[in-house]
Parts: sequence; C-alpha cells; structure tokens
Amino acid sequence: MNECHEESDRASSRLTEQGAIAREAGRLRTASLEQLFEADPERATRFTFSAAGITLDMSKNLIDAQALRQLMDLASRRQMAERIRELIAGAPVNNTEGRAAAHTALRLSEPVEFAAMARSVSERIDDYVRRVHSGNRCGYSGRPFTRVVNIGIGGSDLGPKMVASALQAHTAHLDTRFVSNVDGADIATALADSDPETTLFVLASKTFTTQETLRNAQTARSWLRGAAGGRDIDSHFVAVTAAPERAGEFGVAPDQVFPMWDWVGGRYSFWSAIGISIALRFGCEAFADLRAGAAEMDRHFADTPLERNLPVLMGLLGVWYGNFFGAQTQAIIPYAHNLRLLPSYLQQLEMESNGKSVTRDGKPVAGATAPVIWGDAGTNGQHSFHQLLHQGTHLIPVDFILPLTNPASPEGHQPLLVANCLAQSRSLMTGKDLAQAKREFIDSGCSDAEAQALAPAKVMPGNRPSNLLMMDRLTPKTLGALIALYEHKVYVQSVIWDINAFDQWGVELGKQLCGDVLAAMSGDETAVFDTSTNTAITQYRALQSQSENNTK
Ligand SMILES: O=P(O)(O)OC[C@H]1O[C@](O)(CO)[C@@H](O)[C@@H]1O
Repeated sequence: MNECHEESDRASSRLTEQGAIAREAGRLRTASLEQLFEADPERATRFTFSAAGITLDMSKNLIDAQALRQLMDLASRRQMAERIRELIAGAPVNNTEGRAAAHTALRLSEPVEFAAMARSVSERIDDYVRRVHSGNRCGYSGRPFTRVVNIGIGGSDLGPKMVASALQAHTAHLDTRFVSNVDGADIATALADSDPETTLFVLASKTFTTQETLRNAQTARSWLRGAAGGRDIDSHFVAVTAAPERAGEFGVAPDQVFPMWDWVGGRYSFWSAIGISIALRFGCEAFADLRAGAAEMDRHFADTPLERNLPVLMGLLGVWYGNFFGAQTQAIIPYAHNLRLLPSYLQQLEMESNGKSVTRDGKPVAGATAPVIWGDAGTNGQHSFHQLLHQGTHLIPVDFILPLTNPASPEGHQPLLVANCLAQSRSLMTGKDLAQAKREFIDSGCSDAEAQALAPAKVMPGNRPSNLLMMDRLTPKTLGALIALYEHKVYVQSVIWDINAFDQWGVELGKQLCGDVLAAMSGDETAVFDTSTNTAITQYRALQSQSENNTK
C-alpha cells in the first residue's frame, strides 16, 4: 500500500471510531445524571475504582457502561497496554529527543540499568541528609543548618515546593524556602529572614543553564560571601543537575553535586535528587515513602486491565470531555489547604507535557489536546470561581481531591471541609430547576409574577461532571500515589492523541529571544524588533538612565 493510501485509511478509520464515540457523547450530553443514578442503584459502586490508597469515584460523570466501552476500544486500538509496557521498560518514548522517560525507575526497581543509577544517588542523598541533620555538615561558622533555600524553576521548583506544602503537618527537620522567579523580589524575600550562617542553598537545575536559576544562585552566593567575610562558604551549596561539569564551573564542590539524568524529564523529576529539599526537610524516610506510594501506583498502572486502571480511566475521561464535549479547561480543586499548590504543579505536568499540536510523526493533531488546567483549594474557590462552575456557559470537568481525615486539623474543621466538598460535587450534578427557583422567590415574599421573572437567575443546569478522588489521609505515600496517578493519566492522553508528552520545544523561542532583547536593552543602538518591542525597550532605557543619573 502506498503512503497516500495508508494515510487516508488511517484518517477514515479515525473518523469512524470518533463517529462512534461522538454518537455516545451525543446521547449522554442530554442525559440526566440523577436519572442515571436512579436507574442503576449500583452506579456508584460500578464506577468507583481504587489503587494505592486512592479511590476514584467517577460516577458523577456523563458516562455509562456503553460509552466507557467505546473509550476502552479506542484505548485498545491505540495499543495502550503495549505503550504502557514501553514506558515502564524505559523505551525511548521521547522520540524528538531520542530518549526514555524513565521516571518510574526512580520508584520501581526496573528497568535495572536506570534503577541502579537512581539507587546509588539515593544512597548518597540519604548519607548527606543524615549528616546535615546530625550537624556533621554545617555552615561556615560551625553552626548547623536550619534552613534550606531551593533555587530552581519549573520542574526544579514546583514539585519539591508542592510536596513541602502538602506535607506541612509532618515533623520538619529543617525549614524550607523556594526561590524560582528572576524578579529579585523573590530571592530578596527568602533572604530577608534567613541567617547566612545556617542557610543551605540547593541549586536545582537539570541543565544548569537556566538563566533565572543561575542569576538567583549568583545573588545567593554574593549574599553569603558578604556575610562570611572571607570564610569558606562551599558547604552552603548543593547542586542537583544532569550537567555536573557546569555545577563544578559555578564552584559547587564535587561531593555536593548530586546527579540526575537526561532520561528524567524536568516535570517528572522530584523523585530524583531534585527532591533533596524534601528529604532535608522531612527526612529520608518520608522521601522514601513518597516514592513507595508512587511505585504502588506504577505497578497498578503496569499490571491492571485497562477497564479498572485508574490512570487509564482518568485519561479517557479527559479525552471524552475535551474531544467530544468541547471542554477546554479542567479544574483541580483539592479540599485540603495543604494541597493548594497542586493545581499549579499539575499545570506544568499536564500543559507542558500535552500542550502540543503535532503528532509524534509531525502531522497536525486531529483535535484538541491538553486542556487549560486551573484551580485552587476548596473551600476558598467556592467564594470566587465556583459561581461560574455552577451557572457559567462552559462545561468544566472538575477533579475534587479529598483526604477524608486530617489528624492535624482542629476540632470541628474536617467535617465541615468534607461536607463542603461532597455538597459541591452533588450540587454540580443535581443543579436547581425552574420550579424550585420560583418557589424560593415566592417563599421570600415575591409575587407570582415577580418570582416568574426572577427565577431563571437561580436556575442551575446541573449535570456538570466531576471526579471525586479520595484518600483516608494525606501522607507521603498517598501523595506519591496521587502524583503518579496524574503523571500516568497525562501519558495515557498522549497515547490517545499520538503526541510526545516528554519534550517542550515551545518554551525555547522565548528563551532565545530573551538573550537578544537583553543585549538590545543594554546597547545604544535602535532595537531591531517590531515597533511594540522597540518602544518598550526605548522606554526602559530612558528610565534606566534617569535612575542612574539620580543616584550619581
Ligand atoms: O531544571 P532546569 O534545566 O533549570 O529547567 C527548568 C524548567 O525549564 C523548562 O525546561 C521549561 O522552561 C522545564 O521543562 C524545566 O522543568
């Protein structure tokens, strides 16, 4: 068969398969979720699945067994089981960079060659962290370290920062701060209440070329040098990188450089040495438990039939809403204050991984790929954006994440938190009809005519889909499992869309241009960009020389 025929056969088989799923979506678009529950008393059980301490109740989705079968068929046609095997086996799934995405090897003992590298670094980390905790490794004045400032951005920041916040209730050996932004306000804030004698800096950068991180690292070093008055500050700097030679050039002592490898993507990296600030703060056992929870989810992903496989189910639901219901965004609403950074962590994980427009072989994708990920902690969101979830014009699937208990919570708080979460997912589903809305206006003293006119404002259409992801408690293990679940969900979707989830070429152009703009900003010649950029540069230069003149 020639290439042209193959291409058109592929296209027509996609159209047929999408036609079948689109028909199911058309049928369920007008279905009533409440009626689906009434028609099937087993619905909640039928659509609830558990693994690694996480329970996914997906019964409040616009889905039924027939539609799910179609989605499962789609997954099978995309050889999902084989693709999962490839990922876990360390095959070069990142085709544009010709390498594996073997983050699971940081948690599992396979594939052996990757897992062995991970183990040897993890042993070095354990040894180093224990020496810091015992006071054996200390600052230039001999005082033990009390604070870690992690300097990194993107995957070298969001993961450790999210975990530090999520496990806040855990005993902390050291205090942590995270500096990512090149805006000097970020590092200035972190340094303002830090004691140079007892502050340890972790320079986290896979490439060790990221401008923001290097600028912040230089500022941290100048700050320390200023305070140390000639004493040796080497013990204050740890580097985590896949380019140890660059960390060496920066001046980090070789025994304080912890390697990672090109087979670990930045946004999948906090399980590697990038997570050293987690171990420094909560201890090596907590860091190991985090990985153990993820490993449990990895094994579930690798070994469970697609029909009961949590990441597969969640991935397919995302495809269902994004490609067949036109949903453009996905809300993440953790009902746990300590998980408030999860939405921004997932923004990088999902949007940098699957925000792509071409397939693995360079063809335009057939439809929408990653949705816009957003959200905030419940109950805060209820008093801001939930209005739009309930009555706005967009269909927005929601993931409610709910640790059922929290021993650290003062009396009376947790029941209220849980009740709010369940009430939100239920009210998104049931909505409020016109008759009820009208009754409420009449009960509040309106005439029938007034109530008739005002009632539509109170109508809530309902049938708005949500997942409920529950765990008994938020622990290092359940957190690890939850993050691995989302990582694998992202992979499942990339397989369905036939895109590479592990590159991020879209971020490169801005980085390159920044160098050119920076050069133009410090030069005297007219900038050579568009008039908008040129004007802003001229304005910057004028203000800059004005402030230089003022300080003379
Ligand atoms: O760890 P590095 O190399 O400093 O990169 C930081 C981040 O920058 C990115 O390359 C995107 O700009 C992310 O993928 C990565 O997590």
